[in-house]
Amino acid sequence: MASSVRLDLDGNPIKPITICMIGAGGFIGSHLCEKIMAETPHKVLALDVYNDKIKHLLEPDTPWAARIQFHRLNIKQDSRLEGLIKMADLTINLAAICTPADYNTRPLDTIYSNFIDALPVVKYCSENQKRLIHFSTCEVYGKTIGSFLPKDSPLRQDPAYYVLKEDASPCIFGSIEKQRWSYACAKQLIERLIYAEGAENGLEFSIVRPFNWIGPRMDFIPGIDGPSEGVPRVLACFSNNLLRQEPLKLVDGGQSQRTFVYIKDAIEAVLLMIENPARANGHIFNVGNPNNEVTVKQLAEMMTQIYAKVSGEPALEKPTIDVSSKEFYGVGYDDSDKRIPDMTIINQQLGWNPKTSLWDLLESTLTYQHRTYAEAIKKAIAKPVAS
Ligand SMILES: NC(=O)c1ccc[n+]([C@@H]2O[C@H](COP(=O)([O-])OP(=O)(O)OC[C@H]3O[C@@H](n4cnc5c(N)ncnc54)[C@H](O)[C@@H]3O)[C@@H](O)[C@H]2O)c1
Ligand SMILES: O=C(O)[C@H]1O[C@H](OP(=O)(O)OP(=O)(O)OC[C@H]2O[C@@H](n3ccc(=O)[nH]c3=O)[C@H](O)[C@@H]2O)[C@H](O)[C@@H](O)[C@@H]1O
Repeated sequence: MASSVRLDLDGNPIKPITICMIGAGGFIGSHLCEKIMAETPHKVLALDVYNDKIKHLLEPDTPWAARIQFHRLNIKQDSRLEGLIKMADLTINLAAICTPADYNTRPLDTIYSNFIDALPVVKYCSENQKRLIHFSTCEVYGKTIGSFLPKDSPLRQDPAYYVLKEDASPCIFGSIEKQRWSYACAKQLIERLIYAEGAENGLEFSIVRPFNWIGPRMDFIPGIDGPSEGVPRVLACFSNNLLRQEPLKLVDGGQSQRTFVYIKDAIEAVLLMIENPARANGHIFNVGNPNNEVTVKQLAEMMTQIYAKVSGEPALEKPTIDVSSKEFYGVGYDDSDKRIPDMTIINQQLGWNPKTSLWDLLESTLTYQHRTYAEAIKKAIAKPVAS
């Protein structure tokens, strides 16, 4: 009979722990809660303002009902926060404003959310000697060194000028008027604070830098489960266009490059961090898929092709249109040119590698989008506009 004892990477039995997960109701939180409930004995205190994305995990008749508790609270102002952190062995902080459309239009909310609101979480973990896994972002790298070279410089092809390394690459942001960088800058400062708490006060921490994790339940579809005028991240923007049979909008021609990783691969890396503290503590981890690089234009073309396949609806004759970033995001927008994660540290410490190709992850995600939203979109389009 197979043993039910789960072992860590060093062959030691994993003890069940209690996790205080802040922002558990979001995209990443919902997948992490799902994984922890289905595959581990750990308990989760799930904190968020919303719980729509984890409702299915909170039903009273599930096998894990005794292991998950939802606490509806806003960490900006709730005296229960310290008590919940104290009740847990580990805190995972996911709470943030993290959609680029907000960085230049709501810079104050962005800075407060990503820096000021995270301060008490770090403080309570440090004072109570609790372990912290904090979610930062690949945006802390900003632009690549290579982006400042002349367009025709052969050095642009040299990985030394674009691969992003946790312990070596600089953080390169635009000027202060480019408010796009308010998010990255706030995340950078909270990383530095956590690092300093580790160095001066012994805080046990890991910092995660996600590189464009995508999959089901990411953000919202405008006018269906989010505001009509809202601008989510690119996966949801393009899904919305495909569902409505509108051309996909390419910001400044869609020349920026991204590497996309499937949420289900990425969550495995987080579980390894949770269950291997001795290997994860004190480290900053890039979590991404360097093999899944495309320009945004290529992403749009691929999503168009895959959506036609999974929906059975033919693609538009002209599937994309160019828009300026000023028109799409407003003044103060700027962009990361290229994001390739170096994988040395996560490989060495946790032996993790992503598995899913971009084609496969888009196929499963767009199948989900079609199944979840196509009917609702048809109804919304058919509804006569109130006069
Ligand atoms: N998805 C990605 O690829 C990605 C990439 C880089 C960084 N990140 C970081 O990972 C974290 C989670 O991202 P996500 O994609 O799941 O975003 P998300 O917006 O889906 O989830 C964030 C959750 O935090 C909650 N929240 C925000 N402020 C709160 C507050 N004051 N009190 C209580 N709850 C609050 C929100 O309601 C939301 O459910 C964020 O810190 C983000 O910056 C994500
Ligand atoms: O996911 C990440 O790793 C990080 O990057 C994202 O930033 P970004 O990749 O710029 O955000 P997206 O909205 O996913 O946009 C990707 C690219 O597509 C472009 N885009 C977006 C939407 C659209 O309709 N059309 C379009 O061309 C954007 O201009 C950008 O170049 C967000 O800042 C965070 O969620 C996160 O920290």
